[in-house]
Amino acid sequence: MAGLTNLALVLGEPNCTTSSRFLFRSVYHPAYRPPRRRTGEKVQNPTYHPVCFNLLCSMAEQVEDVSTLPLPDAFLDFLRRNGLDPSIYAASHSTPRYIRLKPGCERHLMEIEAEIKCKLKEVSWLPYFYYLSPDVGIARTKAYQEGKIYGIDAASGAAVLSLGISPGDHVLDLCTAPGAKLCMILDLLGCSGTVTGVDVSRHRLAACRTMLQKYTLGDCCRLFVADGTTFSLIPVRVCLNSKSSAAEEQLEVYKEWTPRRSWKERKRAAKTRENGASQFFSQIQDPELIFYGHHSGVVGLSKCEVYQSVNDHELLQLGYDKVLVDAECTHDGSIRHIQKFEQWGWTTLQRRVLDAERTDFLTVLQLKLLANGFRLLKVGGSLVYSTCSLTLSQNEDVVEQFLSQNASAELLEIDAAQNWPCKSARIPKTLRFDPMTSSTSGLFIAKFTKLAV
Ligand SMILES: C[S@@+](CC[C@H](N)C(=O)[O-])C[C@H]1O[C@@H](n2cnc3c(N)ncnc32)[C@H](O)[C@@H]1O
Repeated sequence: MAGLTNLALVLGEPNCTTSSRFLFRSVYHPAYRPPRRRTGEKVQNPTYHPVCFNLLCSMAEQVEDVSTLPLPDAFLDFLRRNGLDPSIYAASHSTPRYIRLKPGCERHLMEIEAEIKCKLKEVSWLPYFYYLSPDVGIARTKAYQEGKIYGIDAASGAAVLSLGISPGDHVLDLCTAPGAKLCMILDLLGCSGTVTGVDVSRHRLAACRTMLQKYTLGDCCRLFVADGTTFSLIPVRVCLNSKSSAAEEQLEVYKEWTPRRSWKERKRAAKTRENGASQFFSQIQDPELIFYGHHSGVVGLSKCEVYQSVNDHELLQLGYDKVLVDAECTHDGSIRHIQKFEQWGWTTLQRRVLDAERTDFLTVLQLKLLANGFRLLKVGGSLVYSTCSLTLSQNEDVVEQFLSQNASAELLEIDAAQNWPCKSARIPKTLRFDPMTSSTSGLFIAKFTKLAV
């Protein structure tokens, strides 16, 4: 508390109030945005003298070191019920931040270090990953803006590596936004294969699209706003033969993607959204294509070809090579996420994390996402199911239920995990990254393959 009071004094605020915490955090973490003001609440805009910056950073670090979160009883109960240790939520300073260097940018490392004024330490167990000191902001750096580095937790990187992506793979990322794992998948694929990103949230997927464009990573990617529990479109490789026929038959085909849609196209898209399905899309449910790269396979195809679906039997051959189901969850494994409820209000946590109806809804959703992701996987392909929850109900219980309902599903050992700082979970072959021992955000990972039965 002493650190916080001193900091408040530097800021000209004698009382150590919640608002002073917001003030220093907005300096300390450049990416931090203060919560929206409630009506009538007065928040003054602080002005900072640049010389204070370093002092503020080091003081803020001290404050973070000594801070403990006043976790509400309901959350403590939730943790107890799930056998989780509450002390992990008081230890934000011990969970480092990570960045991934875009492959091919190794030669720029010294330049990047000079720009962020900090030596980057490599993560020994994860290629292209570096620890980032908590007081180093990257959002405004040239390296970040040019897409040479991006922020992604090391455990998330491990989930992507678990997929075992090979050049030429057709990958489905069923809950893709905001897209950190999608970026890494695209990085690993290079310029071969395709990635189909799906998310039910339009605004989150739009942010994901912006990120792909900024990092120039979207060449092999297409993005659909769609419900991952019913999404049914196959990878574009199976449409390639019909490419020329579409052109020959002079059907309306997808041209190069342009962020500026014509008035006619925007009107048609809005109408499609309004009606659920336009005449043109009447044969499909409601996936909306909001981005496609030059080599995503979409350019030159007719809409019927992109939106063709096949039956479950055909999917066994024509499905995706790799599927990632990074399912929506309570996010309780993300310490930083839980800490944000200090500002958002613990009642919001009650509603979003602890509410029994919400958690029941989530476990049903997770099972449905996993089942549909698996349906879209071809025989011999691999699927990774991950959540950033540490609870049994959203992880092991979902996996057990899924296995009991899918005879062709088999759990796979994650070979790459031998040197990872994770633990075996309750079910053999499944893994848990735990903030206390892994120095990463919490993550559960299970890998499956599809057998020919
Ligand atoms: C844990 S986040 C995914 C994080 C992402 N994979 C990444 O690495 O940045 C879960 C995502 O699932 C999405 N989601 C929730 N329900 C969904 C559904 N029924 N179908 C598809 N996406 C869904 C949410 O909008 C959210 O963006």
